[in-house]
Amino acid sequence: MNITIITVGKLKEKYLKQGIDEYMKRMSAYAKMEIIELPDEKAPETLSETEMLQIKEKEGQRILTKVNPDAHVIALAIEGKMKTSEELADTLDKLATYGKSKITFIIGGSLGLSKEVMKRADEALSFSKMTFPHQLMRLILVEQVYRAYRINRGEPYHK
Ligand SMILES: C[S@@+](CC[C@H](N)C(=O)[O-])C[C@H]1O[C@@H](n2cnc3c(N)ncnc32)[C@H](O)[C@@H]1O
Repeated sequence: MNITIITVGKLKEKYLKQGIDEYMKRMSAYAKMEIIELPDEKAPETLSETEMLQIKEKEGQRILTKVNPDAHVIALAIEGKMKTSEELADTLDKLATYGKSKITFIIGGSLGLSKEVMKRADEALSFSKMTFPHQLMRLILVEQVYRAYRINRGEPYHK
């Protein structure tokens, strides 16, 4: 299975980079995983609704150019569906069973994801009602995908 994570905005924090690298290394035993990091739109502190929409749309267009037409797309969104780790594992397992070999997760920038990206998404996944910074979200996602693979293989994992 090929897992792609598309993200908007730079990963700046060294401690997060180290954590992500560690899980990417562990994931290599199970699936091919790549991260596509796209630049965010520069934005002033205060923005009008229209300006916010324009920025999200620009970032969204950039995201959509990187989405493979055959990919099953999972957009990360606070208002998406919450799942347990076992349910996420089951989703990935079923997709593999149905022959979906490309899974793309999308993490938005500081303003979130555009309507067009949400329309392209096959599902929206929420990690809670809380807002996480996109850099931290990346680490949480790679750990949960790794956990999902361990669950599906019946391998031990710290509860
Ligand atoms: C800083 S957040 C954006 C917050 C923005 N106000 C919004 O409502 O989407 C950056 C990205 O991280 C992801 N994210 C943050 N918290 C999340 C959560 N609890 N569940 C799922 N995704 C989350 C989303 O992809 C979001 O676009």
